[in-house]
Formats: sequence, structure tokens, C-alpha cells
Amino acid sequence: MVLCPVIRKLLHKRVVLASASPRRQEILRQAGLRFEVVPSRFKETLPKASFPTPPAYAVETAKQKALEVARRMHQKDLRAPDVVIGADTIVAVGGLILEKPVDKQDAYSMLSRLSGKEHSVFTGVAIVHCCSRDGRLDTDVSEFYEETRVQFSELSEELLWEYIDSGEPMDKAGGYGIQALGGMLVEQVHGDFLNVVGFPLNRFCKKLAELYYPSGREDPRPAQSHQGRGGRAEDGGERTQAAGPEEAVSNRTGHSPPPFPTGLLELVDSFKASKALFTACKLKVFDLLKDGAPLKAVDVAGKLGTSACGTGRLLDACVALGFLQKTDRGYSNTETANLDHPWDLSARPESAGRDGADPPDGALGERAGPPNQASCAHSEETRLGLLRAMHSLAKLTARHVATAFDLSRFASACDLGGCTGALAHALAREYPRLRVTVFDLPEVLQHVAGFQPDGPRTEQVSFLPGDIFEDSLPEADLYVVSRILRDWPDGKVHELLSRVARACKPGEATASTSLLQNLIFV
Ligand SMILES: Cc1cn([C@@H]2O[C@H](COP(=O)(O)OP(=O)(O)OP(=O)(O)O)[C@@H](O)[C@H]2O)c(=O)[nH]c1=O
Repeated sequence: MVLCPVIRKLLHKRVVLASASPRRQEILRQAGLRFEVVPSRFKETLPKASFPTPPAYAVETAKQKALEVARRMHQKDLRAPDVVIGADTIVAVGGLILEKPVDKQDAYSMLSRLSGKEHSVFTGVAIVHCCSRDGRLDTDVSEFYEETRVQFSELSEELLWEYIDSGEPMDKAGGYGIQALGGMLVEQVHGDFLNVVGFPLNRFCKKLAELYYPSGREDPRPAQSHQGRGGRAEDGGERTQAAGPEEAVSNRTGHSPPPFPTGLLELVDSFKASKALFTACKLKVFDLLKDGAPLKAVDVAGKLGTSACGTGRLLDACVALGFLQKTDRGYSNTETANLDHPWDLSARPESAGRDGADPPDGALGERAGPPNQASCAHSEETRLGLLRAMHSLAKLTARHVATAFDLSRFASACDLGGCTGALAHALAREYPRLRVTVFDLPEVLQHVAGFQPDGPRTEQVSFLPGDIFEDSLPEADLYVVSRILRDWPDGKVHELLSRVARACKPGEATASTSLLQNLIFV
């Protein structure tokens, strides 16, 4: 099983996670899945005694959670998502099923039951493929569960109450969170750790592989639709599928169908995703939702002066992209959306300048034709926008760049075109002995005071105005050329690197970094 292609199978589908559990959302998001979150309203009150085993209860609950969301979405829009994923995690000890504690006393009795013993954590998962046809909803449910055995230490009363008072147990099955403080209560884990946390990712990918590559081969063609076939896979059961329509034709004619254009579709998808992001940035959706209470689509639309329907679709797209989260109370920013972002740059790709497109004349101080007053004001505004964007982008990556190399042998560095000094400060923080000179155009450096690096400013960093093509490069043991080479045609790159090579003394280095490459030329 190759994980990425399996997850990719879902990238072109509208996927909904029917769960409010932040852990599940995080696990699936980290795996690269794009989905909306619509928490299920299914009440977890199935009669436990009527199930032959604890996992049978978890699987049924997971299925009911997913089906409730599929039905609700279908009823609301007459359009169900393609796939709804539901999950339910329970702890089983001595034949008892433990779910989330209702209060502290309940948490206490659960945890004291687990103390010094081994218990099982089961997560049931249901993958529901949906299809709305003639106003009717067809569903096809695949389900499975995973078991992980967890051995607890003996817990003293004091430890128990201290843990309960931390508040951590309350929204977690069995009253503990293995991924946080609760990890201290655990002696041994046998099985999938993520299953305990709330979602068995490994088994889920295997299940997807079973569903989408039924013959066991990772076929690059699109999987046949599972929609509306009414089939049902039991845990561990093999889902055998008849050849899809394409395969049937190819068997008859002896011609293989053309290769599936995965790359092309991904490109189209990325374009759509970027468009959604840029539009949300332009409308200042993330600014609106920052730090505030969640807002419904119609309220966002009211504040932005946009249509409720279009806004709803845009917000849902942002949820799928992981920038917003959606609950019954409305939409709110995820941590990613609250980060200090290169939004300006993304919102104005047409003026991306040094970070991709051709720079607008004079945007960052490059020589342009004789300026008039209006163009000066415009280019100043453009320059500030670009500086903000580059600063945010550099801050996101600076520490990673600074630690990608061992630069401890250098005493001085010069960051050519180092802009607001975000990378220079990160270098200074990582290498307390290193003095860093940021060398950039005077019209860029005049704005430096307005940009705060991550952490305090340091005297290790200094700024020197100059033109990397015209002026002598400051002396340094190390020249850093980060995110600037790609702005220039080959001839200019050659010229710049030759200037750097001439300025270098033997044993010195140039570190050239971009988002995609980290090279050191010695
Ligand atoms: C044992 C354990 C459980 N959990 C959480 O316990 C909840 C189980 O409850 P659920 O009913 O399956 O899910 P929910 O949170 O009510 O969400 P929903 O899917 O909407 O029902 C889920 O959150 C899990 O992560 C942890 O975070 N860490 C652990 O070590």
C-alpha cells in the first residue's frame, strides 16, 4: 500500500468528517485528506447489551453518526457529499464499555477501573459513499474497527484527582487522553497509537486501498463508483468488485484506456484551491473570523456584503482546505488561518514580484522608468505589500532554513537581498556567535523598522543598504542567497553568483535557499 495515492483517491471527492473530535480532524488533515467537518447529531445511546461485542457497538455507532450526517446534508441541499466518514472510540475493560465521562466522579470511577490493568481501545469507523439520485439518497457503507491494548500503571488517589482536575478526561473515551497528560498513566501500548487517540489511520488507508484498488494493484485509473450499490463490507471482509465500465470495454477491444491524468487534475484542483484562498483573503474572511465568536455563513455574507449562497460555498471550500472549521455555531479560523500569513502576496498574485511572477516595475526597488507621483505612491504601496508578504513567508520558514545547515563554523554572514531581516534574525538566534549583515536596496531597508522578527531584535544583525549588482558586497564568511535567484534570468543569476564567488575567500560558502531547494555552494 502506498499511502499517498490512496488518500489522493479522495481528493476529487467531497468528503465530510462526521465528527467533532479535534483529534480525528488533526489526524486526517495531517494525512493530507481534504474534508469538511460536519459533527454528527446522532445520540450515542444504542443499547450496549444488544451487541455481541464492544467493537460491534463502536462500529454501529460510527455508522449511525455518518449516516445521520449524510441524511441531514441530503435533506438540506438535496445534495449529499460523496463520502462521509464516521468514527467512534470506546474503551473496553472487563466486559464494560466506557465512553466519555459525564462528570468528574464518572471520570474517577473509569480511571480507577483502568488503574494497574490492561484494557482495549476500539475505534469503529464507517466510510459511507453517498449518491443523491432523483431526490433519493443511496448509501454504501464500509466499516471496520481497530483494537489497541493499553496497559495502565497503578494510579494513586492523588494522581487520579490531579489528572481529573486538569480537565483533560472530560471529552475523551475512558476518561484519558494518551496523546497528552494521560500518556503519563500508560505503561505499554500494543497496537496502533492513533487508534487510541481517535482514528486508526493505518487501517483506514488499507480499507481505502481495498475499496479503490480492489484487485490489489494500485491502478492509476479512477476507481469505479461505489455509490448506490447498497453493498456492505463487514470487518475484515474482502470487498470483491466486478470490473468497472472502463475495464469491461478495454477487455472487449483489447485497447487500454488512456492513462488517468492525475497530475493534470491535481493541477486543476490546486488552482481551484488557490482561487478559494485568494478570494477569502481578498474579502478578508480570516480577518473577520480572527479571535471572534464563530459566525454563520449568512452573517459573514452580511458583514462582507456578499451573497449568502456564494459565501457559504467559499467558507465550505476553506473548511475543506483546512483554513476554517465549521461547527453548529458557525465558521471559525483554524490555527493555520490565524498564523501570520503571506496573505498579501497570495491575495495579489498578479503583483507577486520577487516571489514568482515578474516583478512590477520598481516593486521592491528594482530600477524602473522615470516615476511620476501617482506611480510612486502606487509602487510604494505595492512595495510595502510585497515586503509584508515576504516577511510573513520568511518568518514561516526562517527557522527551518537556518537549521537546515550546520553553519556553526561561520563567524559572519551576509544575507543578500535579505529584505526585512526575518531570516537573518533566525540565523542569529540559531548561531549566537554569528554576525549577520542584511544587504538590500535602500528603498527596501527604509521600511525595516516596521517589521518585527520572531523574537527580539539582536545586535548580531545589521542592515546595509546597497545594490547586489552594482555595489561591492560586504565582507563575510558566508553569503546567503535566499529566494532571490529565481527572480532573475540566467544571465543575471550567473552575474550575481560570479560576484559572490569573487567576494568569497577560500573556505567560504554561499547558502542558496528557496522553498524547494536548499543548496550550499562552497
Ligand atoms: C482513549 C482516548 C480517546 N480520545 C478521544 O475520545 C473521544 C471519543 O469519543 P467519540 O464519541 O468517539 O468522539 P467525539 O469526541 O464525541 O466526537 P464525535 O465523532 O463527534 O462523536 C474522541 O474525541 C477521541 O479523540 C482521545 O483524545 N485520547 C485518548 O487516549
